Amino acid sequence: MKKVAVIYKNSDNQEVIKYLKNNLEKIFENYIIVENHYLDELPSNFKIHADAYIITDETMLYPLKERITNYNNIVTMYRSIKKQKLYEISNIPSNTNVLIINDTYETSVQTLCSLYELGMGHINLVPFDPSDADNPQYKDFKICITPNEVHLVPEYIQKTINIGYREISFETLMRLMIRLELDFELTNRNLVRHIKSIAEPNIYIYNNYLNNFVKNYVFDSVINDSPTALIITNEKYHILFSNNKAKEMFNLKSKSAVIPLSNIMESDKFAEIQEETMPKDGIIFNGIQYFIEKKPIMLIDEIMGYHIILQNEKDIRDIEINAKKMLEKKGLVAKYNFSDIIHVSRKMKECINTAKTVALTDHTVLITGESGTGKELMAQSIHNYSDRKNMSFVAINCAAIPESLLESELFGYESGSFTGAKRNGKLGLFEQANGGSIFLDEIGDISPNLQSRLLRVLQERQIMRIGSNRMISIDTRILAATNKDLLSEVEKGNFRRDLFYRLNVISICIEPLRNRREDILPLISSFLGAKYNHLNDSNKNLLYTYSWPGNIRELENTAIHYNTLSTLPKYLLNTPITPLTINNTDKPADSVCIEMEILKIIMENSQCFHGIGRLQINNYLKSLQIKIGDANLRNILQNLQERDLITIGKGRNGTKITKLGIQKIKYF
Ligand SMILES: Nc1ncnc2c1ncn2[C@@H]1O[C@H](COP(=O)(O)OP(=O)(O)OP(=O)(O)O)[C@@H](O)[C@H]1O
Repeated sequence: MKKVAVIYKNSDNQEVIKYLKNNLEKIFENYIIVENHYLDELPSNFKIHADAYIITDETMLYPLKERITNYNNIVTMYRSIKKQKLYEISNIPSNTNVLIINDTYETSVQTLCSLYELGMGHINLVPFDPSDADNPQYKDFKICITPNEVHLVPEYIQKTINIGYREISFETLMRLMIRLELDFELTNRNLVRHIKSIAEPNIYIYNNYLNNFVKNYVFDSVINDSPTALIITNEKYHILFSNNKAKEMFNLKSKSAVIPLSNIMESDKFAEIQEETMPKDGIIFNGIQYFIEKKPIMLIDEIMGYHIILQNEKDIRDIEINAKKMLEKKGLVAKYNFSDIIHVSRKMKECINTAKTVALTDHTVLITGESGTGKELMAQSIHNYSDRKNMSFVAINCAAIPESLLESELFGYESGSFTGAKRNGKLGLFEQANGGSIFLDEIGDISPNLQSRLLRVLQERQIMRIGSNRMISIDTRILAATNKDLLSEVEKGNFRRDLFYRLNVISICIEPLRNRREDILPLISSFLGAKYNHLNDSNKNLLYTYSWPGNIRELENTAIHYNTLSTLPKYLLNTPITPLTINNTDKPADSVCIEMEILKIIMENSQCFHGIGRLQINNYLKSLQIKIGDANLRNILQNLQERDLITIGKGRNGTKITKLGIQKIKYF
């Protein structure tokens, strides 16, 4: 604990003396002890021993010369006033005569000077002398300002502004801290709280201090508490700074002096760190493998030190998880992966293969397909398969937001650029997605004005906020989607041709569900879970043959309906079975599809008199990549016969399709 001696001229104003002592102790907590002394009461030859001395007036320096042990550690106490009171004073009309009343003429002058220093030059301040209180020249004053000396205010004063006891100024406190070599970290918070409430004439130092406080705070929370070990050394590899993780790893004391890096690690490891390139496989400390990154700290072309980062695999994983969590909190993540896209159809497989290849590049992708086919699912999967997976994924539906708003959402704006704009401006989605991907859904619906702004972004990879004339470079991967036929929109003049070609670098077209029916039952099975087994064949037939204009979204709703009410929606049950127009060659995934394939094979390969044999049917199935085994096939054929869809002849007669079977295919 450090000792601070506060020396006053006399002990007259005990209230103020007590107030200031309290103030100091509140700010510096247990790090200092305050002792008050009064110049006019010091016994002769008495010397004051302390780590720092505070005097209230520079004229005290001379009489104190022989009294104090360390003449260099003297700080003059300057005082300031509460900000709130200053606002009140600044509201006094210009050129008003105002009396400044303090306990002595000198302190009145001091208060007056503080007020002028704080910029209150618009009023005429006159110091009051309590020992000459009856002086007729004071009688014309109507307003006075006093630091808590209300009892001295003469009766003729109509308005008194009591500014309370004056506070110890920020500059005084800073000087004291330096003299006492106090750790700034320990007292920073109290000091910031104190100075935020007082007015400060030296606004430059004051702001600088507050800015540094913020910087240090960030430094502390980001660097000191980082899960990565960080060490900063001078050019001789003597440690100047180590964060908490590094301290823990190398057992460094929190306030250790500058120690050589070679003291805390084995010589062969230190030798490796001194090399220009770090070992690829890292270095083992305490049985754990660490990857090391070393960067020189340069001053022009001279190395001043090194910045060394040590990370083990778990740290790296933790960092990734933390970053992901942060993005999740902000809703800036892509949830889905390719493995979430349920499919068996060849069409979808081809789509996913293309998407996986393009995901590894930075090309713009245009995903087309009817509504509800899974375009956003595809976009999210592309993002999560790409190198940008740990960065943000920002999705916006361009059709759902009015044009004026969409522009500011996408590009952001500078402060005060339009009425209603937020005071601090706003970060646009392109900037938010920097390093990651932006998904522009329903791109076919954007206005001509936005089309041309977007074209510029695609061409220059730069954006300009609304109300700004500064270009900001962005590294955002663009994924766009539309359910419109963009080319025909181009022909109609609704969509810019140049933008179409910029977007359509790689296009992925997701077929509607009715064009890849093999996916229907696997999808419904995944949505229904165990309840899928409750569906009877005619239900499955219905699902399989329905045209699904709402695609997978509609199928999802149907699954919810069935799960809740154990029946398919009425509109579906009442839908007449429509004949299919698609020539479907994909591998069926479910018994219904397999049955249909078998029926088709029988129909196409049985002549009027000769049917087809089981072996032949199986060979055809194998050529379609359907492997079901002979026993299975026999059961299916048996079942089809029981339903009068086929006849199984004996011997060479083979299996033939019935009229009913042909009808079934026709309407399937
Ligand atoms: N193959 C699939 N497997 C599983 N779920 C899917 C599949 N395709 C789509 N979905 C689901 O269907 C719903 C609609 O998908 P999504 O929103 O990606 O479609 P979209 O084409 O972007 O629709 P819109 O054009 O209306 O924006 C989502 O809940 C999605 O998870």
